[in-house]
Amino acid sequence: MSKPAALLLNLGSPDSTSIPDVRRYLEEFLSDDRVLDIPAWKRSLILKLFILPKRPAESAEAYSEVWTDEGSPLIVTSFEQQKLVSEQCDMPVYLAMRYGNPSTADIVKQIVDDGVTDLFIMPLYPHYAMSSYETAVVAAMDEINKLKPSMKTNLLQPFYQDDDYIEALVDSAKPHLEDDDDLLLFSYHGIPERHVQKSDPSHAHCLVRDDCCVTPHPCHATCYKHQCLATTKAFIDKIGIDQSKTAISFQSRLLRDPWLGPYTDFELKRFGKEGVKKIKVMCPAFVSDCLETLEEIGMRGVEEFTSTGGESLTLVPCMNAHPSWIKFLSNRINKWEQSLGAETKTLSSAT
Ligand SMILES: C=CC1=C(C)c2cc3[nH]c(cc4nc(cc5[nH]c(cc1n2)c(C)c5CCC(=O)O)C(CCC(=O)O)=C4C)c(C)c3C=C
Ligand SMILES: [Fe+2]
Ligand SMILES: [Fe+2]
Repeated sequence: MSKPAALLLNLGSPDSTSIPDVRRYLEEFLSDDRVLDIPAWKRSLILKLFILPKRPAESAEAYSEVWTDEGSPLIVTSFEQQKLVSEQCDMPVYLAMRYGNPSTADIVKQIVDDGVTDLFIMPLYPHYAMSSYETAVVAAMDEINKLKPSMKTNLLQPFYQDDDYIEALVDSAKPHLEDDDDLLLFSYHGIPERHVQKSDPSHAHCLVRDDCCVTPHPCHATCYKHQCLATTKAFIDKIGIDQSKTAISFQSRLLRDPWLGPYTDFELKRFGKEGVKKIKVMCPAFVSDCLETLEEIGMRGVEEFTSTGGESLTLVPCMNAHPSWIKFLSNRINKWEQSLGAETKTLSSAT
């Protein structure tokens, strides 16, 4: 007897804003070799010498600016998404985080103990990056392979230009956009340029050719930059705003390597200086508001923009619990369930 289920995966937050909890979370996060992809000895040296002495206290302060009575915004919203999606599906929908809690290891164990036979793994990232989508999938598969290698799995692909996703993004953002906005900025989480090159299986296209992200190429299946540009274009086309009143940038860089640019903090200061007065910022790399949207853009970004002459910066909320986004997720699960039914019918008619 088959028992299908879906598993939503997101990044995770510290358990609290205490410095020890934030340190534990950062250590787990930055020990991931798909995030800090350098030799293990160098990674632990950098963590010990440069990151863990100061960053936990700084990040703890930032987290306490956005923390809610129920906990981290990312975790609270993810549980709300899980509940709403479950209500629209006939199968259990689980939720796990890559770092922190509820941990991927604990939830996969629960899935196995519950007797699930077929699992739809759903990384809640529209774009492919080794530090987000890939590491979430690998961690879940590692646990499945350890505990129940016979489990059948399917995987939600990066949905960066899927029509239904773009529609959900437009539905959730549109009420926050106004005719007198001077600029709509699409600020994506950045990644080191090295990650983009590593994820290009040809190693001869991404960031090698100047036009790499706009020239059709098979490597776009795993090119974060291409996928961010594609989301932006699809959103602009769908909503019908003037492209000259939009811009794109990348935020949240860490350490000194070159990251994808232009950098959001530099751009916000530049826009202020160049006379842009009213700006809206949306962050499509995140499906749920989190530290990086609420604090980095909604607080620090406002200071950056207004420090050079900008007048108002407003963060456009992520899709969070928007009905169109919940429908996107539940539709994917229900379609997958139908395909399982069709598979069973085909098999039984063949025997
Ligand atoms: C090398 C460092 C990092 C890479 C690469 C990276 C990629 C990446 N991250 C997200 C999504 C999120 N990141 C979040 C927080 C966060 N990210 C990094 C570092 C890298 N991320 C750090 C150190 C932190 C922790 C906070 C801090 O100290 O600044 C979050 C928010 C978590 C929360 O609790 O709210 C998200 C979400 C993506 C999608 C991505 C690659 C595309
Ligand atoms: Fe990050
Ligand atoms: Fe590219």
